[in-house]
Amino acid sequence: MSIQTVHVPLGDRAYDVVIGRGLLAEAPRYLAPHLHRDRVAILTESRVAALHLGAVQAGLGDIVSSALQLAPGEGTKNWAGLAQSVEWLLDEKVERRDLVMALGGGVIGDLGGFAAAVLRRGVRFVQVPTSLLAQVDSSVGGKTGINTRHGKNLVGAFHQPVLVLADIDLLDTLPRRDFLAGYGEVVKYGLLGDAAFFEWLEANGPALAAGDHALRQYAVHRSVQMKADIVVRDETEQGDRALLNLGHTFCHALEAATGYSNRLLHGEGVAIGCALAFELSARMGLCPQETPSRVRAHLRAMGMATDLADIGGDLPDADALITLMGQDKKVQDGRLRFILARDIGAAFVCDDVPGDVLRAVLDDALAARRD
Ligand SMILES: NC(=O)c1ccc[n+]([C@@H]2O[C@H](COP(=O)([O-])OP(=O)(O)OC[C@H]3O[C@@H](n4cnc5c(N)ncnc54)[C@H](O)[C@@H]3O)[C@@H](O)[C@H]2O)c1
Ligand SMILES: O=C(O)C(=O)C[C@@H](O)[C@H](O)[C@H](O)COP(=O)(O)O
Ligand SMILES: [Zn+2]
Repeated sequence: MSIQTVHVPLGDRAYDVVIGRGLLAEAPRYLAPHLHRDRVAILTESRVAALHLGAVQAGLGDIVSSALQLAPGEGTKNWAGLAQSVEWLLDEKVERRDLVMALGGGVIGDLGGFAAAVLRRGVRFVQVPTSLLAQVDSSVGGKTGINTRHGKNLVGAFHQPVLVLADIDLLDTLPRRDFLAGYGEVVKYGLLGDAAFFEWLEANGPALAAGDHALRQYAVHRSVQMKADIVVRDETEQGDRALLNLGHTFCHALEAATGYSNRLLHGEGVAIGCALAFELSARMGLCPQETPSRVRAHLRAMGMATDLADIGGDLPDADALITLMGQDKKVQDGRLRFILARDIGAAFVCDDVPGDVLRAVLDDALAARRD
């Protein structure tokens, strides 16, 4: 499959998402229009660096690069990780017209993008997403930020990259657990707005996960195209962009409850959150009663977590989870808002979810952990 480009037309913040194999060997060609001098500061983490930093730096040819290797994992996406990144960029004397490269999964993309956003009040950055999740979702759309003790992504900025290079070959080294977590966000696109894509995933998901490059590229391209279309309509989430948050009110509360740890990866929380959002939709009589089972069946067929019962260790009770949801950025006038669905591919924003139905969905899901 040849190289594909999704253009994100955001006026003076427009950029291309380039998707394909072997892209990093060609990096100077893609970077050239964005360079004022032949220099790039790379923010990455040690796991990705051990596998790919050498090849990335070699591929840069005459472009001089230096790199900061942060600790891998969600635990780095916080104030300390931000301070470390920004101080290093200042040590490196990165100037306003220079380019920062975020080389890694969603953690590095979100953190590196935010560091670039606040450095000297805004330096341009390029996303080089190395995980499936980052290629289909986090590298596109300009949401950058960090977690705080109050919750997920609560401090951040909209800061669009100037370029995204999604090299499909990088996914070959991704551990299966991380690949499937990223697949949670891929399924989300089908569920929120494209029933035909969900059907395609039901048919092709297993081969895609097994390593088929053409199928992977199709899924990345379709996801990025869907995300770009939504972001262009509503860059700063005043309305429609919230659809991309399907499953996330549940997910973010669960990530907070599990301490942003290996117990629950973001994409795993998204898959469980999507299943719960469809359950809630069915209980409110908004979508057919059999739809939540179909959603779960596909996730199960892929070997993914679908229920609270799949999360190891203790979880807080329903009331405590609902309290955690109170910090969600979609909250308006103190009311929770959820992304619910009338069917697969037909999501919408709902601000009148009855508290007792929400509590019942969570109580039942928590009770199933004890069975
Ligand atoms: N900004 C957005 O729009 C957006 C969208 C979705 C998710 N996110 C954020 O993204 C983060 C999750 O991203 P993630 O799942 O990529 O997590 P991650 O960055 O922690 O990467 C997942 C794991 O895969 C490893 N890894 C990454 N690329 C690899 C490769 N090519 N080969 C081998 N190992 C590799 C990492 O070391 C890590 O252990 C969360 O913080 C989430 O909130 C942001
Ligand atoms: O890009 C968006 O908009 C999304 O909601 C994509 C989500 O997958 C992503 O996890 C995002 O970071 C969540 O946004 P938040 O505003 O709820 O923190
Ligand atoms: Zn997400």
